[in-house]
Amino acid sequence: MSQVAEVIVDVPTMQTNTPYSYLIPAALTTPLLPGMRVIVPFGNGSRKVQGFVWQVHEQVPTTHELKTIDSVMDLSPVLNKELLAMADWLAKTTFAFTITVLLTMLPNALKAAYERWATPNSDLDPASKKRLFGEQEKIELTDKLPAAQLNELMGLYRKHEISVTYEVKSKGHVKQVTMVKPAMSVAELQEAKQQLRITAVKQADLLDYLVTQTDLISQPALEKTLGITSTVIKNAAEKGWLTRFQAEVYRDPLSRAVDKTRPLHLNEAQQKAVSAICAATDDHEDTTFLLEGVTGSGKTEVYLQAIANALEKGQNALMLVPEISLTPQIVGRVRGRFGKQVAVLHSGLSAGERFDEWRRIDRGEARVVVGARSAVFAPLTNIGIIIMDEEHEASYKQDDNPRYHARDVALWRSRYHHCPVVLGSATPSLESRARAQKNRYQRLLLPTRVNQQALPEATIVDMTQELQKHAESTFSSPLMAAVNDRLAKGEQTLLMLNRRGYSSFVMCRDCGFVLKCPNCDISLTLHMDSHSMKCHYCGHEEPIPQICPNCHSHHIRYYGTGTQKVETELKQLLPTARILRMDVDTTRRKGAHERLLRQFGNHEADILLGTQMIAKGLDFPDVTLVGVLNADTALSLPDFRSSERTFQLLTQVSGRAGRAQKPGQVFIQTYNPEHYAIQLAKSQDYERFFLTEMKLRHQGNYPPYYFAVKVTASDVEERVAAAAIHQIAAQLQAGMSQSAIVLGPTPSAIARVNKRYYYQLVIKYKQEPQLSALLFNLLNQAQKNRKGLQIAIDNNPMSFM
Ligand SMILES: Nc1ncnc2c1ncn2[C@@H]1O[C@H](COP(=O)(O)OP(=O)(O)OP(=O)(O)O)[C@@H](O)[C@H]1O
Ligand SMILES: [Zn+2]
Ligand SMILES: [Zn+2]
Repeated sequence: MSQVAEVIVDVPTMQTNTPYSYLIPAALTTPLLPGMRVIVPFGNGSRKVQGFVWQVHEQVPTTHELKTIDSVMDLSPVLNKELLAMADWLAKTTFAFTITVLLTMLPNALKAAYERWATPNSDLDPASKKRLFGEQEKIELTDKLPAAQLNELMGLYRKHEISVTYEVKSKGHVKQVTMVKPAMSVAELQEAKQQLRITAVKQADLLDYLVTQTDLISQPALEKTLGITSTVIKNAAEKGWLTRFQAEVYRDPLSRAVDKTRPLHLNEAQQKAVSAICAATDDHEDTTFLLEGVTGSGKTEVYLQAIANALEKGQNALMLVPEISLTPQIVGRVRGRFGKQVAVLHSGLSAGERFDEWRRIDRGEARVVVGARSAVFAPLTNIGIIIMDEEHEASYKQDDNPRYHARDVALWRSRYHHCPVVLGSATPSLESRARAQKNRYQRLLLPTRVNQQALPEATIVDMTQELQKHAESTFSSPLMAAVNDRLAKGEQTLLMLNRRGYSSFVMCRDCGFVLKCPNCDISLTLHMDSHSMKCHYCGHEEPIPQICPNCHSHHIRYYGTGTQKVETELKQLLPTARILRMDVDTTRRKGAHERLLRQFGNHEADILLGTQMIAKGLDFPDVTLVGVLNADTALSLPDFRSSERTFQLLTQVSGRAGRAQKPGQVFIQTYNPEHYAIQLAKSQDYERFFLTEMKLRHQGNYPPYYFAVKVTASDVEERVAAAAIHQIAAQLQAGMSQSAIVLGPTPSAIARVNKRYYYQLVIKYKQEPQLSALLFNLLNQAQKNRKGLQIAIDNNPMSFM
């Protein structure tokens, strides 16, 4: 009896969590294993798609005929047993399709590239054939072909005069290089040298080199070392002196060398934390630790020593950091300690670099993985410790399918590997802190700074009063006085402009017209560098208007304060100060972020002006002043987490000041000086914030007291989206208990994005055993019913907006 493979196929419009059955070709020489990629025929006709083998079993009699697997793309599985089990769990808990989860776990290089090729049929007239195909047997159908040619080909396809076939290719390319090694014995090589003409200097050099060669060397490196051309090496190969062969090399994303560091002598609190974590690693306990340490308390050193312990015990380590490209300092520290054993995974890598780092992990060559959100899927085996730095960061949650939180995946892996997880933060998320309260997590405290200094002293500046004193300025007088003081002392300043929920836009002073995106319900943002107006949601771009499109007035004004505008103002106020600006515009190019931080670290600037990206992780000893230009832009967002976000951001950025010998100072400019999030950030009182906020969450029936699910329906037609969400609301309500609370349905905060209308509802509940099945039902229905309508389900959403 033949074998059958259950395959999860990659067909975007036909998603289901049920695998399809395929016969395994008898001619297959290596066994087919779960986790291998295959190419299978799908649907009618010649369509080929990529799929992942989910299970293999003996054929059972069926009524319908099974198709056969076309070909196998891998010699060994790209997804191991753990990752397959994880995919199954993740699909169920995030209401995603298994294929979406599998594709999220793998580097892009392992995803399929689909190609369409046209071949002439026998009844295609020779003239057309010659014109369209020339001497070629087939041509690839891409959007690069001229539209007229493409149209003609599609017409012929409909008349069956040409055929179209699909090919599936793996995108990943292994980088190869030519290596050189001696092919003769020392005596033979020396003999060859004797035979040389006296003028053949280069050849003599090469023979000398080959006689003493110990390590393998690549041909380009050899040419460079000896200053010879490739012809010399080619001739040498022909004479049989050396052989050349292809070897695989890794693209190294970390071009800069990092200084080696040694473990620091720990203080008492650090020592206690490290001991507890190491004991859990050694005893194979899946304990979750919440490492709560004030800013500058030396959490990183705790992580590094816990990782070192795992490595000593022969185990591997996974360390997650938020948006790694934003925290090059952290990566440098891990590499400084563990060198080449470290692999780095983040979105700033090219596809090739990412693929190579992934393979180094897969082959067990890298034993420490540092990476952003998706690194939680690294194919690391035998994990002895998992660390999640800045565990409260929103970027750990993916806001697209599958809508997973890296923390949940980390906890799942900890149970799988029987190893501890360390969640570290100066401002833990309310969820994690609440779990520690209930002893589900074990709390570890680093209550003081390593330098024995107090946390920086913070001053709240009431901007409503400042406005009355002097005309519109981004900078209050106390903050300016402090900046001037630092300039005089040669110390450094960080200035943060909070951009969340905020943008610079264009408004007509005569009629109040605001330029909006034609595709989305949101105003366009002014970008001075490209001299254009851009939509941050769909990418729409248009010129800056000179006259009002509505009333033709010339009184167009720019509102809001972008970093560029602040920089200009700052330069006018402080003509001698050296200012670096860090925002999306100045960090777009690869490595730009790192370069700016290096310049600042080298004292090439006095002031670093930036967006939220300067709030986290930076550790510069000479920064003694932090200024927050606008503390409250996030407070005005209608969301249950807005206070938490504001408190976290202010505490984090304040913590950048006074981290070494000199004391730090912080100024927080705000229009809400009495707000508890701002007051408690001033005193850096996390405990009081936690208790205050928990009380409010309790009163409002919000997480962590309630679970929440957000359901969104979107369609190009507004009434379709609205009707769908109302129907969903009715359907869910019928299946849930009385105690569940439904917010909405309402239009989403941004009701139209990219020409689609969004409607949503949020369910808050304590216990609803039926809910999961109800939601999956919705998803499957939506899949079947309408092409345009999309349903998105966000379990434990980061915001209700
Ligand atoms: N035991 C120690 N002895 C001396 N210096 C230390 C020790 N532990 C940490 N440090 C130093 O103290 C500084 C602050 O540590 P680190 O950056 O790890 O703090 P953190 O808790 O991660 O802070 P944040 O949350 O603000 O990023 C670093 O420069 C680090 O090298
Ligand atoms: Zn106008
Ligand atoms: Zn738009």
